[in-house]
Amino acid sequence: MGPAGLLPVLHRLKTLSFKCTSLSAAAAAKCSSFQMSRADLWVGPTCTLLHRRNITVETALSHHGSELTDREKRLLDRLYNGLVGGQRASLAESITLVETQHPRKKELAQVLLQRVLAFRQQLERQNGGKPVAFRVGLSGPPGAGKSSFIEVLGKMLTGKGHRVSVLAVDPSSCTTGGSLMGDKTRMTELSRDMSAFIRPSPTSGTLGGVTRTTNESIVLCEGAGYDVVLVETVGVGQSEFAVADMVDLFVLLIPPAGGDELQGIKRGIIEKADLVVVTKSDGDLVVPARKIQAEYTSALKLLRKKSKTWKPKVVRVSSQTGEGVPELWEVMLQFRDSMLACGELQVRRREQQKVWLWSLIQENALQHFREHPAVQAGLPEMERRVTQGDISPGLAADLLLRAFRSSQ
Ligand SMILES: Nc1nc2c(ncn2[C@@H]2O[C@H](COP(=O)(O)OP(=O)(O)OP(=O)(O)O)[C@@H](O)[C@H]2O)c(=O)[nH]1
Repeated sequence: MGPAGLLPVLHRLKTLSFKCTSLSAAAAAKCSSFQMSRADLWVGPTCTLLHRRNITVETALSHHGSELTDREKRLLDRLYNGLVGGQRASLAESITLVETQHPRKKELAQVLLQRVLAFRQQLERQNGGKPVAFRVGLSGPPGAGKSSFIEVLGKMLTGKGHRVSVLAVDPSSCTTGGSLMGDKTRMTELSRDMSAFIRPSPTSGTLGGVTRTTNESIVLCEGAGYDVVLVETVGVGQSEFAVADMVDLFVLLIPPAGGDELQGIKRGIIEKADLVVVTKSDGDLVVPARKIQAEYTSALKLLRKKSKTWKPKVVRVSSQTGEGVPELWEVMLQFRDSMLACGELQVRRREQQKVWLWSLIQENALQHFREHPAVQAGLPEMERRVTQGDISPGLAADLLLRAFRSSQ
């Protein structure tokens, strides 16, 4: 097998194929001869072209499938059956498979994911087309009280009969190999709860890699029957923007402290927030918490609106006393219901899929370019001449791209 992921298959197929869950009527009519044996594996909207080339998701996956050894088939069947049966151990093992850097296992992960996606679509159809899970992103600076809050919210939700999964995106694990979030014991009670599943961030890889894994883990959690998926990140680097782009509701947690501690909170991320939660609103901290709540309420009025339907709210909670947590969940449900009713939530999910697709293309295409022999041969010389000021970066880029294209 060639380079990582689905790329080898896509190269063999000479084009990209992608899954289209919601074909327009026109596109569907155009593709009428294109229906596959499994209705849930439609491909469009460039389906005419793809059809001519006999390129479908099914072809791609059966290509993997035909190469599966008996052992691999047994592994995938065991994981799939365990996962859709709601077994935590199978979910954990499936996530390990999508986290792997091993090229062959990456392909197996894609086969598994495609099966789980088809299963999830089936569940969504049974659910009247509505999403089977509510995806909530939670971000905030270190020490904001995220894990304490998730513990309390998670316990309350499992008490109400929900199944809750918690996934972490930890940017520190990408750069230092250490972890801001993972080194201490977090959410001890929730981790013992049989209706909860907690997964720390992968301990290696780029943010792009961790994001991909988290996106794929969300699919697996939903397939395993978790109806609330919480994605947590610490407000460092770009990870909070990545999380905001993978959830239905994005929550920013702010501690009741002023000055320097809040300096790190980026304006851009406040714009992304659907809800701002001021934490630790208890004891002596109630007064500063109210002050922060008022400040953020005014600040949010000045910011660009993210949604036509929803006005971001600022609420106060205490994980220590539990005050405000049930009310906050009610606000979260109001958000979900109003966004679903007007269709914005579905649009947001579709847009997120596109953002995800393009970030994967970008990452893979750039890697392919960098690893290309013609580029590797010419790059040192081009870099040298650009840094010496002999040629412009624009011309050097053109030359390298030309070398890349001509040897394709
Ligand atoms: N008074 C009060 N303290 C709290 C509350 N929630 C959390 N804390 C304290 O705040 C500190 C940080 O809480 P965590 O929940 O670990 O915060 P975090 O955002 O997960 O922190 P990182 O794991 O570093 O990202 C701990 O000492 C908690 O005991 C609260 O509701 N009230």
